[in-house]
Amino acid sequence: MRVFVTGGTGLLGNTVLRQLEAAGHETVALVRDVPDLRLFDGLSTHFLRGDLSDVDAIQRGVAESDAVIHSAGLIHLGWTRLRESMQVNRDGTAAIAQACRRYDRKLVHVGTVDTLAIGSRAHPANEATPITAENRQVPCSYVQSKRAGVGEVLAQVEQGLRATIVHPGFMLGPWDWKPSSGRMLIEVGRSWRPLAPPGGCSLCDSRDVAAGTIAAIERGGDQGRQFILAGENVTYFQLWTEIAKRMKSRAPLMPTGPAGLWIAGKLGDAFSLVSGKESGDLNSAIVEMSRMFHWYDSSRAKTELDYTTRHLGETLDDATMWIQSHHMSRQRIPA
Ligand SMILES: Cc1cn([C@H]2C[C@H](O)[C@@H](COP(=O)(O)OP(=O)(O)O[C@H]3O[C@H](C)C(=O)[C@H](O)[C@H]3O)O2)c(=O)[nH]c1=O
Repeated sequence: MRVFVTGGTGLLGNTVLRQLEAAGHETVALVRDVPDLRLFDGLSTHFLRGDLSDVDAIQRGVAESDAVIHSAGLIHLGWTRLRESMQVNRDGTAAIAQACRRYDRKLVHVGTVDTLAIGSRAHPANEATPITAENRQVPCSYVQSKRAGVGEVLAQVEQGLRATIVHPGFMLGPWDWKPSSGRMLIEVGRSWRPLAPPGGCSLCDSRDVAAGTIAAIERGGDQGRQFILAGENVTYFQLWTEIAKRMKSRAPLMPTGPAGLWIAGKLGDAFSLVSGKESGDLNSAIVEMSRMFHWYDSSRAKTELDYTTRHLGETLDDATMWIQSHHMSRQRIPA
C-alpha cells in the first residue's frame, strides 16, 4: 500500500512513517520545506512539497496514494493564534478531506482527546461521553480548531468520504524531533519544579498510537467512527516525579494549590501582555487545563483496532533517553 502522510516531521507522523515502512508500505510525506534529512534517516519516504493550504499538492498526494493519514496540526494551548489554528487544523483538514472524497481514498484523521468530553478521576471519558457544562474542555485555540477539524471530517463523511478519526491522549516517545510533548521532559529535567500541575493526563506511547492509527486504515470502518488512543491515567504529580527520576533532576514536592494556579495563570497572561506574544507554556488557558483530569478509556480501540498500550515505565525510559540524546546533549538535532 502507498500511504500519504501529513505531519511526517512531527512526533506522531514520523513514527507512523517508520512503522508503515517497516511493514513494507510505501510512504509519501507532505513537507513544507526541504526537510532535515536526519529526520527521515533509514526511510525511503517520497517528499511532496506543499503546505495544508496547497490544494494542488494535496490533491496530487492523495490521488497518487491508496490511503491518507492526516497528522499535521498546530498545537497552541492558549487564547491567541485562533485564526492561524483554524487555518491549519480546520481548513487544512477540510482540504485533505475534500481530496480524499474526490479520489475516494480512505482517510484516517488525527484528532485529539481534547475534542471530546473531559474525563475525570472517577469517570474516565470515552467516545460516547456527552459533553456537558461540567466536563467541557477549556475552549482555547487548539481545542476549538481541532474540534472544528473533526467537524469538517464528519460533515464530509455525510457526503461520501470514507474516514476514521483517532484521538491520541498525551503522547511521549522517540522521534520527537521538534520537540512536541517531549518539551515537558526537558522542562522537568532542566530545572527543579517544586509544584506539579494538580490535574492529570492519559499518558500514551507515540509508537502505540502510531500502530493504532495505521490499524484504523483497514479496521476503523468508513463512517467517521472515532477511537480514543490513550494510555495510563496518571496525575501530573506522578508523571513529573517519574520524569525527574529518569532525568536525574529533583522531583516535585506536591501538586500546586488553587492560589498557586491563579498566580501562575495571571503571571503568564501578564507576560504575554507585556511581551506582545502569548507563551505556549504558561498562560491562563494552560493553567486551567492543567487543573483537570484528562482521563480517558481506550476500550473501543482495544476491542476494534487491537490497540495495545505498553507499560508507562517503558515509554518514559525510551522517551527520556531519546530526548536526552537528541535535545540535551552536544549533538543536539535542530527541528
Ligand atoms: C503548524 C503546522 C504543522 N505542520 C506539521 C509539522 C509537523 O510535522 C506536524 C506537527 O507535529 P507535532 O510534533 O507538533 O505534533 P504531534 O505531537 O505529532 O501531535 C499530533 O497529535 C496531536 C494529538 C495533534 O493534535 C497534532 O495535530 C498531531 O499532529 O504538523 C504542518 O504541516 N503545517 C502546519 O501549519
